[in-house]
Amino acid sequence: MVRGRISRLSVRDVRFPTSLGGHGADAMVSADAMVSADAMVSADAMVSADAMVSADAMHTDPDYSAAYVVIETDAEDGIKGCGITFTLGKGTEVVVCAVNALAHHVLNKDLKDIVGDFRGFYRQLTSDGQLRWIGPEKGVVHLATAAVLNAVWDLWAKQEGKPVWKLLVDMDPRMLVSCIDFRYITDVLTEEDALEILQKGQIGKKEREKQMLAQGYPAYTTSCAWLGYSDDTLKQLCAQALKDGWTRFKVKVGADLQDDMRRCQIIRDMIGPEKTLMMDANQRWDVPEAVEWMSKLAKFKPLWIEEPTSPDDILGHATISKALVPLGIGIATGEQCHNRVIFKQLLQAKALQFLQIDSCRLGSVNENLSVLLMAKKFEIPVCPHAGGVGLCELVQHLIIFDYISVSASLENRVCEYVDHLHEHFKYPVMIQRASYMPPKDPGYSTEMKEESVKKHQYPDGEVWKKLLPAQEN
Ligand SMILES: C[C@H](O)[C@@H](O)[C@@H](O)[C@H](O)C(=O)O
Ligand SMILES: [Mg+2]
Repeated sequence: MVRGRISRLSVRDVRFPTSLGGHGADAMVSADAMVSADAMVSADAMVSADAMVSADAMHTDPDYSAAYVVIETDAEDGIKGCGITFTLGKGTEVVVCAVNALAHHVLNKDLKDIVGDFRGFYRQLTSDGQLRWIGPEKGVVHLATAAVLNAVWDLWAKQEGKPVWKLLVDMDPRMLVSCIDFRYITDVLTEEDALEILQKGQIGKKEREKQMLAQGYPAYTTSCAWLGYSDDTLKQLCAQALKDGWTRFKVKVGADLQDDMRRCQIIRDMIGPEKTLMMDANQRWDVPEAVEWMSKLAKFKPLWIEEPTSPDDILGHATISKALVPLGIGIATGEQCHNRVIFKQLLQAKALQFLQIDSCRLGSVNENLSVLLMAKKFEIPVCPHAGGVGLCELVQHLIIFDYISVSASLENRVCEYVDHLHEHFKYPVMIQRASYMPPKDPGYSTEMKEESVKKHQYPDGEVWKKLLPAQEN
């Protein structure tokens, strides 16, 4: 039973100095240096010899960060809801401001009333008469919406004593549909369509849940082949990943064609012709350039090219897709897709073959539900974006639900995994045999260890106090 009135909302700016080791850069990440932020602070030589950051990289120096929201209620159970949205360091303070600007919509509300009319509540947050001008449903204000709503879902699931995926799986289809705002998407998905999909999804649900609990959801790794790795590091990481049972690998491309050719050859030689290779260009190319470049990389048989161009260029993606699908290469995109409307158009325009939802860019579970259902209608596989800080923790819930209750298929489906910063979460992801094992703890796996939050709070946490004076010099 849901209970309590939201009595407090706090939001903190939590940053991990991942840029010190090049972690997460589209240019370079050293897995040798995949040490905790604490270790990085004390290690002077933390940037490995092969840590070269290309000037061409899109995200050269990410400090994986989060606006971390905690909501409390006046109920006696003391249960708190935790929510995050993901950022790259600078600008987290802007998201924090936006969360504070939204807070009045949440404070003093009964949780029962929020979840009893979740569509209405979503609409209220996303359609604030003044704040929507700095969106609507995109950019900073939408990231803030995600953080707040992620906290509400965590609170709800904790009160129900279930992980979010299980809360969703057990929820009546009508209730699920009542969480979704269908505004702007009824030309492709009506409430009736959604209900029909979810009702069909009830068939065989029990078996699929059992299967997930036993085998987990298949994952791929992005940790081996960031740009800027020396060939030796690439080989070493690849060998280790193969030993650990990984069968799907993503490589960053796009800075230098000759370099890409060499690295793709190495990785293909290492993994063999059967294992899956994906490529990620992080928005680097213009449309004709994307086609030309990928035609040259086609011989390495990538399953997809991710973010070949601007994430806003729907028709550009369609053009690239038309040129590359005959070569056996699909287009994947979504980590910077603003909202369900853009996803709708990407689907309508046949601009993508793999849809990458993101748990912190879209408006939480509510908006992701609508995208999962649209993808099902178009029969496009969903392969979530994860990594960063906390993205794996959250998105596993959505994709496990998708398999059990919506898609009922694992064909061509795989969820991203990146191996860092999990140690800062109270309920970190569990990977077994290269698969996400369904979380068992109640909630959305969003809760961070208080000690980690305190240490990494920006700019006053211990980690940043040590780093900032050094950086100013
Ligand atoms: C800046 C980030 O680390 C990105 O490079 C990352 O999200 C990447 O696009 C991915 O697909 O994992
Ligand atoms: Mg990517």
